[in-house]
Amino acid sequence: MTDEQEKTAAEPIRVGVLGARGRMGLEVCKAVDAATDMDLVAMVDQGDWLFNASDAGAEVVVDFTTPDVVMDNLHWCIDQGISAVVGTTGFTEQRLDRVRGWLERKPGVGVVIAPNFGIGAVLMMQFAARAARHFESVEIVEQHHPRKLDAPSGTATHTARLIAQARAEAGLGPVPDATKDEVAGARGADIDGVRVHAVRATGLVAHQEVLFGTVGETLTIRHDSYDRASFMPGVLLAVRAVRNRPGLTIGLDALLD
Ligand SMILES: NC(=O)C1=CN([C@@H]2O[C@H](COP(=O)(O)OP(=O)(O)OC[C@H]3O[C@@H](n4cnc5c(N)ncnc54)[C@H](O)[C@@H]3O)[C@@H](O)[C@H]2O)C=CC1
Ligand SMILES: O=C(O)C1=N[C@H](C(=O)O)C[C@H](O)C1
Repeated sequence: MTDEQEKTAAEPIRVGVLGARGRMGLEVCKAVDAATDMDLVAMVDQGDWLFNASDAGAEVVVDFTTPDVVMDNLHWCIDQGISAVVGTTGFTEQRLDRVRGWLERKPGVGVVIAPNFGIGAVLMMQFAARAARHFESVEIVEQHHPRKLDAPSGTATHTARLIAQARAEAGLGPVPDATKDEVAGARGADIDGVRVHAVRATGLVAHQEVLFGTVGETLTIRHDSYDRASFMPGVLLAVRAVRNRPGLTIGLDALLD
């Protein structure tokens, strides 16, 4: 066992939470606090000083903030040599490339960015990617609480990209659709050729259906998060893994294998 491995085995991981007063942040603070192998050393929200996290000796920062601040937070963490677990949405390919660039200059730092930390949601995306090449039609319906700031969800966008990639690899053409949009938006957003519909309603938390169709049959793959506690096993898994995964990891898939 190396010195670093011994340290990892013996000492609790010092964790800071950004967005600590938000819906997810509060849940993460609770989960980290309850984990015997972690110490919650900093809770940072809007208006607080990011240096609270480094001053407190955070080794891993968990970010559940907003798409407009997450890049600055992440750049700061990487500069400070702090590994990060990020659930905040809004990561385009361009943003991911910028993160890779920052990480090149800090080779020891790990970052895990996951569009969804729910284990069931990760499996739903994997099943959807697997089914994609067998069906000529596919649409995604995501459903969330009405205080969600972005649409479509990060999960739906990621799922659409996975499906589009699987369809391209299988040589499938465009999804058949003769409909002319009489009202803008009636057919949802188009993400890499996959239609995505976003529903917002009080009472919902986070839900997604992927509907596949081919001649004579349909297949619906559905996932429901009824409580934000559903994301915590995935968040804690990433916190435990991130320091041993230098560079950028996207999604939880590699951590679950
Ligand atoms: N990957 C996943 O599994 C999940 C991702 N999310 C995503 O996480 C993000 C947060 O979601 P919620 O907790 O529902 O939102 P929220 O609005 O309840 O929480 C965001 C928090 O970030 C704080 N904040 C804003 N700017 C900040 C800054 N510069 N530094 C520190 N804190 C700052 C806000 O004051 C607020 O307390 C969203 O992008 C959402 O889509 C949400 C659930 C699961
Ligand atoms: O804002 C949310 O609530 C959620 N955001 C993530 C997303 O946009 O996919 C994950 C989950 O759907 C909950």
